[in-house]
Amino acid sequence: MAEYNRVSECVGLITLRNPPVNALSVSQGIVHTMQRALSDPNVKSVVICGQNGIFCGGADIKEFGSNMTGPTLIQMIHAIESANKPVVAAIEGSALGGGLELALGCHYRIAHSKSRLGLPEVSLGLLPAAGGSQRLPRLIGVPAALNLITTGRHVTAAEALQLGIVDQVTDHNTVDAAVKFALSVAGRSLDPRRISTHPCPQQPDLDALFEEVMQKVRQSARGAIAPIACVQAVRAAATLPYAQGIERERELMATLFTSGQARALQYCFFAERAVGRWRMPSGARWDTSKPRPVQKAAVIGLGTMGRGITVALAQTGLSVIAVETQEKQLMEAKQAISGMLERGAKRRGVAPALDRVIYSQNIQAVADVDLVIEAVFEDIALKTKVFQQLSAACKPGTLLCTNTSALDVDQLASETPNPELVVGMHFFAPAHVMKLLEVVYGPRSSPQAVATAMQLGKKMGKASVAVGNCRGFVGNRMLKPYIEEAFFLLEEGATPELVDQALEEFGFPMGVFRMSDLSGLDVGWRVRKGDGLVEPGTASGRSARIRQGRRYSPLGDLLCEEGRFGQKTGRGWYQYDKPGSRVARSDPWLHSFLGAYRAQHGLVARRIDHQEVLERCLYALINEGFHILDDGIAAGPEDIDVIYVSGYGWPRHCGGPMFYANMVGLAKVLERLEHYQQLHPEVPHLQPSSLLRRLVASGSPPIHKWEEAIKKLHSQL
Ligand SMILES: CCC/C=C/C(=O)SCCNC(=O)CCNC(=O)[C@H](O)C(C)(C)COP(=O)([O-])OP(=O)([O-])OC[C@H]1O[C@@H](n2cnc3c(N)ncnc32)[C@H](O)[C@@H]1OP(=O)([O-])[O-]
Repeated sequence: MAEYNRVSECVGLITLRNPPVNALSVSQGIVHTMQRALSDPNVKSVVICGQNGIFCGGADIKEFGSNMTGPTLIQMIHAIESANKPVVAAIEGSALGGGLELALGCHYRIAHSKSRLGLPEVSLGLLPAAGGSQRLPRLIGVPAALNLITTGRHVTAAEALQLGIVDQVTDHNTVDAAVKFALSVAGRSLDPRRISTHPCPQQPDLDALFEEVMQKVRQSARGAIAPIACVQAVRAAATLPYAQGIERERELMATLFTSGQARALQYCFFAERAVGRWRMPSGARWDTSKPRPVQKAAVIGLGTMGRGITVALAQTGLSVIAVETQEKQLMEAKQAISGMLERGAKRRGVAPALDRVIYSQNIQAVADVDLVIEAVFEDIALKTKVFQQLSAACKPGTLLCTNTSALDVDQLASETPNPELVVGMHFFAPAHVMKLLEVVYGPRSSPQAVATAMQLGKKMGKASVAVGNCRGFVGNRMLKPYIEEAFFLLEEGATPELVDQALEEFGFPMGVFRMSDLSGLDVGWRVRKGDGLVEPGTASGRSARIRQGRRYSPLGDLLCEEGRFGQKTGRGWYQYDKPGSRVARSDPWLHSFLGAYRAQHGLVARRIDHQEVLERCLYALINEGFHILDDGIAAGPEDIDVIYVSGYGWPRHCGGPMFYANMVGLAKVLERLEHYQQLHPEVPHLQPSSLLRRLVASGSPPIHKWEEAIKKLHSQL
């Protein structure tokens, strides 16, 4: 897995070979090739590079389940650092995790200008435990090392040079530059180049710095343990001799390595890649469906969503026709989009893509685009009309996408002469920022249409997940029982504060009620009205809380009737200093309103604890996830988990709802659902899904075996 050659007569060239990213495997022959280079009297210096334009993507994450690779890596890196001939890392593509740690063990580092470097172990629930947490602070100082190690962010070669991580950046052939460099440093003293022998650069008031960073990390970690261990490891580098620091690094790593959080985060890493290998129930798949090229796109409707989508498309490098029929709104949108493009470009240090967007009031302007994303108001009649106009205006073969969060994609498709060209692209607001994209296919969507939308989503940097068409698709469909349970808990005695606190401690950035205040209570109210669920008035008693044959809580409707729409009106489940303000404060009015409501409906408040909040909200959501898998709306649990982690704030270190269910134990989830269902028989979403029952009956297979088990269970039906 490592190849050895002699080049320029006296340079030993070690090439890492382990496609696709030259991950460091325990069996790797680096030590062996290094020994060859060191024992060859003709070799004066050594260069380490990676094949296929990538230095090294780090330790092999796939091996983590079976082997602890840490000590082997540490020994290997130590052997490199203590070599008596200069070793130069030639960094192309990526040097990440163990890859960068390996480079830090080298005496010099030469990087290509397009390469990226980082210690992303924290995002896998780990820390840089091949000496990285001890060498990086010694090389670049404690504050910069803390930033890189606790965030896991990748830096460009230019930033790496500025920080002092690399010695030289080249625009040319990196291996050639490294060989030249290696020849120039042959024979020089290596002592000053052995990072582990340096003390950390002096830092005034170290205690205060660590306290401040720890506080910040605890706040943003939302319960994740790895960022905290990362701070502790860097503290060891700053305060202990190297040998003791390494020992501390090892101890901290040992606690992380086998943790559930590390397993969850590593699962997320692979799940995010797995969703790109989409497949449809028809048998169509990612590897047999060729996407169409998309160079020019159009966005119809320039409200909040349309503006964000336009920005995201332009930033991806596409030409965009942005259509809004009302002149005033078009002008406002143009100003807003230009502003977003300018701010985004400033952040990324590039020129704004203003001239990629052409604005028009006329839908005919879409005549020569390859793909249209319709983002008009959520009204089926309006969307149908727009789709009919688009079908007439576009050139043959143009893909028609609808950005809807709730409407029926199949119905829209059936209104066009070419339903195979129609898919849903469910973006999340703000669309140029949020990572998630649900690509919704109907029974008539062609595999090529799905492939094209998925490829465009990937280009836009979105976590794109292909899902079947149903009410709410995957994300919102699962959110419904979660929100309903939160409402029921209020009726039974909880407060918004209690429910939100439990969910935020679990790791959501916001609980149900703070989230509802942010997005606006009127949104759900409109949907419930559309569903015929809202009955104005003050009916009381149990029957007033049963609608369409199931338990219903009118609490949200009652707040809307009071004009309490959330942050935008300054009142909702909480109160705010003024409309638009973001700081939620407990509202005594709301508490007495809840008291009066319970009295009116004959409900007696009881004490509700965090565990019940979590079980009822989360297990109801997970249960819906099992229904979705059973219905074939999502191809596998990874699809659901990626949707929840990238779009709904599910804490990544808990892996997503389905992974979480697997961790908790399917039998336990089933038992708790049965328990709550018995207490609340009028709540259908607490009725355990038959798939969950069948999985438990078949011995609760681990999550990576669910798909196989589901197929088997379906074939037995
Ligand atoms: C113990 C001591 C301490 C050390 C700890 C570590 O080093 S922890 C590690 C710290 N390192 C990291 O966290 C870096 C993680 N990796 C990355 O960030 C990116 O993969 C990349 C930037 C290297 C390349 O991006 P890109 O968009 O060009 O490509 P892509 O992302 O699509 O990946 C292509 C394929 O390679 C696979 N694969 C990738 N890396 C690993 C790996 N380390 N292992 C195994 N497999 C890996 C990936 O699954 C995918 O497989 P698939 O789906 O085709 O079967």
